[in-house]
Amino acid sequence: MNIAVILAGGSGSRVGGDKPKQFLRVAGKMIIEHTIEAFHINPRIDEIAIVSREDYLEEVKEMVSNNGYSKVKHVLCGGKERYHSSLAAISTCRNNDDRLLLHDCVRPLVTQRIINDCLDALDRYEAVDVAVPTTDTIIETAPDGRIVRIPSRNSLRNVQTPQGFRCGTIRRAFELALQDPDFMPTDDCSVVFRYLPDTPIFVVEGDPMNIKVTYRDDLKTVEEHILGRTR
Ligand SMILES: Nc1ccn([C@@H]2O[C@H](COP(=O)(O)OP(=O)(O)OP(=O)(O)O)[C@@H](O)[C@H]2O)c(=O)n1
Ligand SMILES: C[C@](O)(CO)[C@H](O)COP(=O)(O)O
Repeated sequence: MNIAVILAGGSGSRVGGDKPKQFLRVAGKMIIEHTIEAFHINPRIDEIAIVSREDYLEEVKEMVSNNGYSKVKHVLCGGKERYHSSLAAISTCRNNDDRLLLHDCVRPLVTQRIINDCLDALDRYEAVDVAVPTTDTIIETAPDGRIVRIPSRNSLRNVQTPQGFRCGTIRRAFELALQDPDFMPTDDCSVVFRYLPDTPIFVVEGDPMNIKVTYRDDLKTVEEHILGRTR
């Protein structure tokens, strides 16, 4: 079974506005609707789970019903940190062989090519990331602001989502991670990377347009891209 998980539990303080950014309207629909549709229209996706903020659960359920998103089988309550929201979805997975694609709700421009490449890679790997080559030079700084390292750009990648896993693998990685008092991941692949170091993680080529809506101007970029696609 191929299950897409839409992580929609954040607040998006940098975008501002009276609603979390995933509920803002762009090109006629809420960002969360564009994102769900990317997975809903893919014939290889069997089920979708949405992880929402508690105060938006009813709105999400109503939106799912109004749109007839029949693949959505779970609308779950997320947690304080992103990884709490990932865990809420992982804990509903019944079969260790199921494939989970964990995706940021605020990446509505994810492509069918990326989704399909992740599913294909999960035939061969237990964990799959999505990334694009870094175009800026990246520096590492010390607390006093001085540069301490300039890694070679050739091997650096910017990480996107979805990130795919066999359910048993990501569950085991989280079980180990939760025993670590310093555990504070910013994505799901880093949980496997750190706590199951013998598990290879394959990297699928991402897309520069698969942006994470972070700032207000990103809404314009998403709108122009969606309108350009439908013209
Ligand atoms: N506890 C959380 C935090 C985040 N997310 C999800 O992770 C992505 C990013 O969330 P958000 O915190 O809103 O994005 P940031 O850009 O990090 O927001 P901010 O501007 O507040 O830093 C979104 O798909 C969001 O719904 C989640 O499911 N549960
Ligand atoms: C998972 C992610 O999109 C990879 O780049 C990113 O780490 C999510 O960060 P956020 O601050 O939770 O949006």
